[in-house]
Amino acid sequence: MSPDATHPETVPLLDIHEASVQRGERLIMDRLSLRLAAGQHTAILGANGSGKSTLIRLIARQLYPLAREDGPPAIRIFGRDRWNVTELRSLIGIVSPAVQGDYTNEESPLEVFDAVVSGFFAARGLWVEHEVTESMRQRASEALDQVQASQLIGRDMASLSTGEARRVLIARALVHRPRALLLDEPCAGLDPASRRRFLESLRQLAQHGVTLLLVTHHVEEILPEIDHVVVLRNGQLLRRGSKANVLTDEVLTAAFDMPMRVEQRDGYFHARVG
Ligand SMILES: Nc1ncnc2c1ncn2[C@@H]1O[C@H](COP(=O)(O)OP(=O)(O)OP(=O)(O)O)[C@@H](O)[C@H]1O
Repeated sequence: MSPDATHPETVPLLDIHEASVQRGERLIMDRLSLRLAAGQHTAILGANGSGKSTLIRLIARQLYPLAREDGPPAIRIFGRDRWNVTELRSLIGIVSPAVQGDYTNEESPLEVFDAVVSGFFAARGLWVEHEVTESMRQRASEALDQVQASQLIGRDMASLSTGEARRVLIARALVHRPRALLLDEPCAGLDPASRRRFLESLRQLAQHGVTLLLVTHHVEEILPEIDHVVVLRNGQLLRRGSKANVLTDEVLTAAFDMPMRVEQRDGYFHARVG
């Protein structure tokens, strides 16, 4: 099926229909169905091993669902079930700790601005065959500004703190003006103050037209702008809906297999064991 070119906003960002994933003998995703509307900021929450990375890898085309003979395609992104990965990456930017490790490798130095502008070529850094235009430079500068990381230009990626490197990689994803950003554990490795500052800069993006898909096991990281929450458990959908309906003691207790208490303060939710 092809996307509706005249009304792209009516085509779901993601439409998963009974997708199952098997690794070895195990079914690690079991007939998961999930639809995310275009423009719908969403948090994907779940305990360790609940299937969050499996879902990200399905979206990123790093993993494929089990084939089946009939019914609609198991996974459609912006209405299409076939994608060239480079094209898909320009529409959904993905930033994860795994990607970050690749860009901050000390053995292979990479300057911050080059890391961002090379996003246009889906490459790690610039090579002689890459023709960087003035508009690409301009866009890379704007993207660094958007995440308050312009002051890092000139630094080697390996010299940056975890939070700084993450901002640069978000800028790299933003050069394409993606419709969505998929952020996998975006606050991993950040101290509480850096975490709050980082979340505030994500709020700016969410308020300026970038749809956020935030994957986390921390309820505290769900931004006030995100009102749609999907909870996974054992490779299945446990619950989805508005924050008020999903972030409850009952749902989180089931999600984490432990009594949980949820509170709301300053637009954020907080969960504790108890
Ligand atoms: N290659 C594999 N072979 C066997 N089992 C796997 C494989 N990859 C993932 N799994 C299993 O699938 C389940 C879901 O894993 P997944 O990595 O998607 O969870 P997660 O929610 O991302 O967890 P975490 O929060 O710890 O990163 C886990 O039980 C995991 O052990």
